[in-house]
Amino acid sequence: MAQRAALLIGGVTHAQKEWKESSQFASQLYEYPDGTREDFISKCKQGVFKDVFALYRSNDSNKITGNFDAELLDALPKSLRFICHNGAGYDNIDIPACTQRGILVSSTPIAVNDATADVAIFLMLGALRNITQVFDSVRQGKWRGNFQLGHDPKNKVLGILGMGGIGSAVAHRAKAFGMRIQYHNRHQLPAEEEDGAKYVTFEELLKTSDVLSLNLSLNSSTRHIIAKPQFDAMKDGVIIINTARGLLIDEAALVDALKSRKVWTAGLDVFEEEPKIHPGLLEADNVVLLPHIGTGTFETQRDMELLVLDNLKSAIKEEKLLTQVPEQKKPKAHI
Ligand SMILES: NC(=O)c1ccc[n+]([C@@H]2O[C@H](COP(=O)([O-])OP(=O)(O)OC[C@H]3O[C@@H](n4cnc5c(N)ncnc54)[C@H](O)[C@@H]3O)[C@@H](O)[C@H]2O)c1
Repeated sequence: MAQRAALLIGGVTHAQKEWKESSQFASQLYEYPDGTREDFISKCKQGVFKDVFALYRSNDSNKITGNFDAELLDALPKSLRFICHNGAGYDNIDIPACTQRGILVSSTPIAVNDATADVAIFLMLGALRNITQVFDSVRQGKWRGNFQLGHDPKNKVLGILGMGGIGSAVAHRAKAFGMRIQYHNRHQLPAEEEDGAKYVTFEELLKTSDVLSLNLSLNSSTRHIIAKPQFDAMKDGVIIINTARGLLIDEAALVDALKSRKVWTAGLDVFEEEPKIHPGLLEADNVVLLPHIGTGTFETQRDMELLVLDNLKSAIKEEKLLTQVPEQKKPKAHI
């Protein structure tokens, strides 16, 4: 068999042992723990990562290499066939350019579902109670401060935009709170996967949801899918939850909608220009903010690392990926 080396960009924290064990099937293990995009590209061009067949990268390691765009893909060793990415979102990888170069890409769906859905529910409950005001006042020694009554989730209509892995996990949890679930997806799910949720058009979802949770992926057609015209179409006093990607929402329009109380409150884990947050959001007391910690638990981080390493193993041993990104697979009716 030809030499098949593996390259780790950035680090592995919870599955170090399993990464080292990859030497049982990889001809060599390279590591590029830190550095700059220029240095990485230059090392690639010098042939430092000879025979690399599959590599491990992550959303975290993006700060080392920058986006996996056409420029970077051109510099990667010609032997590279697989990119095993740690992250459910992979908008920092140019998938069409990978496909054109014959490079297959995997991500980490499923492993992220529970932890991210938990954060969506945490944000939703926080937003329903407008919790930021009282969090601030109690710490400032003002007890309840300017406390105002919140809302129960029970009997509210939760609209889910993007009913994939995380969206379905949010729906499952929200049902336990007595919420009525409706969703919009590119295609309606088979009845057994809907679990009682109602499929509606995008316009209907905007018009009739009490709480709107964004759970769709970011791409050129979903960028700013929620902007001023969409806010205008929503119910007065709607609640917005975003654990997917910041660029799905026009943040300036959200700030205006929060100010006018068109949007009563919002709960956000993701932002347009992370780690920068729009000053209007930092000033608003009717928004719950988290610094993109959706998958931030020991258990989920380890599960994600193990899934990437399983993909790496399958790539090197069988030349196929376990969780290849859907854009590179034959279209499935419901994704
Ligand atoms: N906050 C975090 O830490 C965190 C963690 C994991 C994932 N994410 C983000 O959450 C997103 C969803 O993750 P997932 O694992 O559930 O992905 P998924 O691929 O399982 O689901 C995405 C769903 O969005 C739907 N969709 C795509 N375009 C749409 C459109 N224009 N209109 C309606 N629906 C559309 C797809 O059909 C799919 O059902 C990821 O893309 C990622 O960016 C964030």
